[in-house]
Amino acid sequence: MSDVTVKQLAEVLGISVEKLMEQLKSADIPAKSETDTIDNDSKVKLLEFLRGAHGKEKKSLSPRKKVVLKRKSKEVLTVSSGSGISKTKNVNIEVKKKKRSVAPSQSEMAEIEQEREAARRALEERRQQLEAEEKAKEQAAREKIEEERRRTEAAEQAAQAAKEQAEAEAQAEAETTDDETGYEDVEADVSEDAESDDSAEEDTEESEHSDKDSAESLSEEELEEQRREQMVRMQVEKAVQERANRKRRESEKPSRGRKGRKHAEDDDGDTRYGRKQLHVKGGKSRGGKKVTTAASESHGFQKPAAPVVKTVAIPEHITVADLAKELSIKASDVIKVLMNMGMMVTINQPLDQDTAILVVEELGHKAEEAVIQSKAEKLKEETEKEIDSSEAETRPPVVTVMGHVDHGKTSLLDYIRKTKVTGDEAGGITQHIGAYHVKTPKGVISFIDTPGHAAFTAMRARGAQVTDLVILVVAANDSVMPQTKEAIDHAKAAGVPIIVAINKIDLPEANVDKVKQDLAAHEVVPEDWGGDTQFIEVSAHTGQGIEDLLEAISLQAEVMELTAVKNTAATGIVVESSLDKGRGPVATVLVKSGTLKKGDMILCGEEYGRIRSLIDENGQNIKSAGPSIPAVVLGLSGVPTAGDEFLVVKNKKEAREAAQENREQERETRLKRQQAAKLENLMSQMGQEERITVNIVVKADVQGSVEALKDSLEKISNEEVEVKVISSGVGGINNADAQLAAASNAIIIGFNVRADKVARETIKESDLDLHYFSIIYEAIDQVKAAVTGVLGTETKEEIIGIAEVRDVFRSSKFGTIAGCLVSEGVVKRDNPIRVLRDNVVVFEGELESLRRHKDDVKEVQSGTECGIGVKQYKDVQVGDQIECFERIEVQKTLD
Ligand SMILES: Nc1nc2c(ncn2[C@@H]2O[C@H](COP(=O)(O)OP(=O)(O)OP(=O)(O)O)[C@@H](O)[C@H]2O)c(=O)[nH]1
Repeated sequence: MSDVTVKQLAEVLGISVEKLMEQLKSADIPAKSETDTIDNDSKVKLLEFLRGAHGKEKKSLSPRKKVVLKRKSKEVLTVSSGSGISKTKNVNIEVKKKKRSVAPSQSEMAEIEQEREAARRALEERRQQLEAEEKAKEQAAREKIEEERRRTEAAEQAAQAAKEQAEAEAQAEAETTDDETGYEDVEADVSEDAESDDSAEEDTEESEHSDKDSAESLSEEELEEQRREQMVRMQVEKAVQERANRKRRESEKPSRGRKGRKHAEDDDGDTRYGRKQLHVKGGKSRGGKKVTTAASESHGFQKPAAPVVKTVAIPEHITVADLAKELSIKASDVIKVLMNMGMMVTINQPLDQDTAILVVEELGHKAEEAVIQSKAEKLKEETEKEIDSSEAETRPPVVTVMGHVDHGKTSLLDYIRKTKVTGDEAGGITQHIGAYHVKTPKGVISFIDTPGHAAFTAMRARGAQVTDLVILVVAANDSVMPQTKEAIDHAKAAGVPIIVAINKIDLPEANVDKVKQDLAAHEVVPEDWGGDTQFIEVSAHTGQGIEDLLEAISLQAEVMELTAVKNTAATGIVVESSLDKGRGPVATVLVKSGTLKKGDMILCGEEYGRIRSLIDENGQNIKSAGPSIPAVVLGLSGVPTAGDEFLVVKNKKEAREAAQENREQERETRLKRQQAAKLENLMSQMGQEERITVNIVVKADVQGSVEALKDSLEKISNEEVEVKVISSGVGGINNADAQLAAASNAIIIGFNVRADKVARETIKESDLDLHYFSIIYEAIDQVKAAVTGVLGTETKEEIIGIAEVRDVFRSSKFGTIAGCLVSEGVVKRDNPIRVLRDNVVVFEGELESLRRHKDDVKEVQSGTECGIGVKQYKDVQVGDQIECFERIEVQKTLD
């Protein structure tokens, strides 16, 4: 630092020149004017002076900081005053005690720190010492246990050896007269070889002695015998030694192992025979035994290293108890898992396969679906075995016509078949699947007629399964509609190719390009656009393009190379079924392979029977139906279910038994499903009371309608309501149906069927809800309406007006008043309001006042200014919005 003037220094220090001059003077530093220079020494001097003045120097010099604790005590002293009335005077004396606590100096602190460090070290050493002692103790304990184990083992060996030796001796005694000496000699020799302690050596000496004494008296034969025995003993001894070594290696502590073994050998000798190696004699026979013992010992103490994972085969239904048994656990454990999964179950409750599999997996085991082959499956397998695929011939394609309602499916089929079907249909809608085959110039084509309404979704899906290709009918004036999309989905899901028939091209408003565009958007791309789908323009009215369509079908069929074996027992699928008053059960079947003949015995799901009549689609009796040909079958034991597979079987007995088994299985499954459903109901009512279940009993004229209604009705279900078809079937409504409906509070739906007299009485008595329908969608609409009624009402809020806060006034009389302009709707005095700031609700409450000018008003309309006082809210600000709303009760709907 260089010399500075007084003025510069004053500036640096931030004090006045005068003050600095004073300080310089006090510090004895000569400076007369502000231009005088101050050198470095003077600056240091000034600094020291200033420190001294502020007491800093003193503080830093002070060696110790003293903390003084004072305690006062007071005393009264009586003294003589020497004047006045009273000669004595009381004087208060306050005694203050002082306690000094001296903070340690730095050196003391260092000492303390050292002591602490030493103490820490000592503690650490002690801890380590203790640890080492602990370890040593543990080691010793382990060694002791090991020692014990060896000793026991050795004792066992010795005992065993002694036993065998005793037996051998007894035997030997019987055979020879002078054998004992010989044994002792041999043993003594062996002992010499073996590692042993003093006592063993003593034994050896004794043995050697006796050996010498007796050697001369032994004959050569006896000596030979002894040598042989000795050899045997040595071999056995070697085996024992090896075993011990192996054990020692296994125990991973070689030194201790050896020591322990020695000890054990000491004990070995300590038998009632006083011999060291009594086990030698029985060595030969014991070699195997010993190994067995060792093996059993080592296995006896092994714990499973990992949890045992079981693989359980799960049937379609299994009770909680049975599942627990399969898993070898308590039923309560299974119940616990189910509870965690949100299911309350009882021990005897059947679980469906999926649930049971979940439980098994949750418990860490593996589950697989049980494959139990039914009689029907076995029969099918036998039939398939007989089919010689080398005899396969080309078969006609099976075509399903799909499309949106009224796009012209029936008209198209009608045109192709040259018959009129459209006119006979109730409500103009096709209501059940029919199958027909037509002979075209391009060959035979079989058509399955699927209805156009969404209610038939289930049947359509099934149709796509038996079908080889789908004709998607799209009206050129209507283009792609919801059911068109559904049809595309079904065809794609079944992996069936589509041929698009753009229908109604005779209409002036026909727009073929739009249809193509719309379908392309759903990944059905025309060939001329680079896609793989044939698009044929047709008119079911004029017949235009129909030939092209048939050609396209044949072409597609050719590409697909459809074949089947003709000369074999027939198999196929039930397309439709019903109960005919005169003819009994009627089933429309489609032959998949083989030839179905009149007089064949067929098994058809739960039904069976000999074919009494085989009729074609024109009502003509036929003798047989080959692959891809539909036919109506009469003679079955009951009405089969549409979608059931049929197959020709050899005899009635087989068919009856298989059908019976199918029926039992179905009944069992149904019962279990019902039971599960009931319990589910109970649960849903207990847990979530809001969900309402609407039970329905469905009866219809044909199986297809039953399926379609069931499927569509159950689809009405949503989060709040569950529509459950508890029973369904073909035929009139009988008393059993009515009683079931009464017991489960169900609605009865009759589709083209009526209730009989007894059922009507029960329905009347129980005041049941019965509806008759002949058009599917009407049934669905009515159920929807009924369900909506069940739902009840809900409260909804509706904003009726909004007022913008333009100004805020505060008056002592009215409190905070917001000057507003009603910008939307109407603000009503008695309705609830919310205050919004930047579209966020900041307050919800009600109005205290609503005024126009000076008048209280009931409501203020949009575009009008008003003053609003909000009850219990004073923080209203300019720019806020006051939203006025009302709560209204509305009927809940399903959508
Ligand atoms: N102009 C014209 N009308 C047609 C054509 N094809 C069908 N229609 C008419 O369209 C209406 C519906 O025809 P349907 O054959 O019943 O239609 P769908 O698709 O079978 O209908 P659903 O059976 O109700 O599903 C009828 O009035 C037919 O006359 C056509 O090519 N041109």
